[in-house]
Amino acid sequence: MTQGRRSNKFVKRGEILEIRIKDYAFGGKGIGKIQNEHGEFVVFVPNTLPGQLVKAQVQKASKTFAECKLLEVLEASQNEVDMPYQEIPGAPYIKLPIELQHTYKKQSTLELFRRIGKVENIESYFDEFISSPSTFHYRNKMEYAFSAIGYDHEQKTDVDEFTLGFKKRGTWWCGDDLKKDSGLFDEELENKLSAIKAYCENTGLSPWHGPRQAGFFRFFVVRKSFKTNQLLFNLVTTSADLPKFDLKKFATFLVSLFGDRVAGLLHTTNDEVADRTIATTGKIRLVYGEDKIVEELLGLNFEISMKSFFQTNPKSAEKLYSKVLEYALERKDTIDDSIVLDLFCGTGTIGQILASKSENAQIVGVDIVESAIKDARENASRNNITGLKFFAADVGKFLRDHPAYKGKIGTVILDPARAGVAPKTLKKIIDLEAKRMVYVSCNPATQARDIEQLSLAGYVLQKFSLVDQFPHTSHVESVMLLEKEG
Ligand SMILES: C[S@@+](CC[C@H](N)C(=O)[O-])C[C@H]1O[C@@H](n2cnc3c(N)ncnc32)[C@H](O)[C@@H]1O
Repeated sequence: MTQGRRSNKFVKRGEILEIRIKDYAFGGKGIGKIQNEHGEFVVFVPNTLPGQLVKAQVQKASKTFAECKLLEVLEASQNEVDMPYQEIPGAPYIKLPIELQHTYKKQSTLELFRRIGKVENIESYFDEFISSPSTFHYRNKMEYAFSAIGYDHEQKTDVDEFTLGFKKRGTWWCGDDLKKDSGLFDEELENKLSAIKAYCENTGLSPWHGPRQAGFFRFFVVRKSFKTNQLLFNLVTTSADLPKFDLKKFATFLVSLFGDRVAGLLHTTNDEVADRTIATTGKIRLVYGEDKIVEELLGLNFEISMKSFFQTNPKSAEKLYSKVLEYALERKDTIDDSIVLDLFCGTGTIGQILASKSENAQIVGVDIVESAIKDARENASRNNITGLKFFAADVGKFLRDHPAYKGKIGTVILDPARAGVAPKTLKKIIDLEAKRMVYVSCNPATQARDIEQLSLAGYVLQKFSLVDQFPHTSHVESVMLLEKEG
């Protein structure tokens, strides 16, 4: 559609609307409605909730509905309560009581499975909604961005300033200082982030300027271990001014702030334009201490490096994994003395926990990230778990190259990334003819799509649970058990 041209009788692209949110759709999309003499028109505004009056800009408009970007919440919903935390775009629902968040998540996910997954009587398959053990301060990783453009909230305008925190909601170029605890990550770290910003600003070196694609400081990434309470830091900068910045001195400064909580400091060079903390061509090197931290899940120890995927809410991940184990171990005959595939295995957590609870299972883990597979192998040997094999490969290519697994698999565990399983890969997984599948998903929208294909291929949904891994966001994790008919 051409910018500004109307394709309907209600709104046009670029238009700024003030609209009351009436309902909640999957993925945190608030639903507003416009009525005029032509009828009713639906407007979706992400990260909003029923009762709020919001200012939003139309991004896409069709004949029947429009997708908008949230610019500002003008009036809170009557369900919102005050919180002692700094509001950040990453926690749009923090003021909503957690029970109501659960209700919205559950209802919208069930609706999605009904509509996209085409599962009738979806309620009858619902097992349980699992809450996060901690409602606040549950995250074990946070990425803070430096920016040379800030935002004056009173004047409502961009300003030139050194910021360290998160991008302002709805912009990619504007930063907002995190001045205190956001309620999501480590309280001490976030309350001291201003001191870290001041240290960096006092060097006279520049923060990243998005539109100009220039500057020295880019990101400050922190991983936390709940087991040891330690913090692992990664400072991401460009390379040109690096000789002017004393990394060792910065490490000493971090130790002066956090003492023996500091596990280590890494430095990453990223001269690429893309706003990423791990550059494809850049270097990551250890400046101080250790380059990994250890986390414990269900009694096993996992060493995690900066690059590897690791569940962001480890206490809730224990609950998620327990549910995976419960579903998988219900039919021990498809686990013990059998081959179990742990596809998209990351650092091999699920496979290792399953191996520790089964007899003689041969567990094969596959993940595309080599460093995750390296961590998986090291973790298995540290935990003295045998009978596991790990492969660094694309799942689709791995199954193509290992046709011998066909017809020999008792259970497949699937835990793909947000994009879900690629259609060709899903076909190869179906061709394995496994008796059972435990499908974990951090994006029920793609899982719903895959469920339709799996059910056409004879996999029948037995039950599913939802896990609130990310309180105060629209995200929800789902665990499904499917069994092959016949
Ligand atoms: C949600 S994580 C699952 C991690 C793991 N099950 C856990 O609980 O720690 C998804 C994983 O899929 C991997 N991945 C993404 N695309 C892939 C592909 N095409 N083939 C293999 N692994 C892939 C990612 O590297 C990531 O580790």
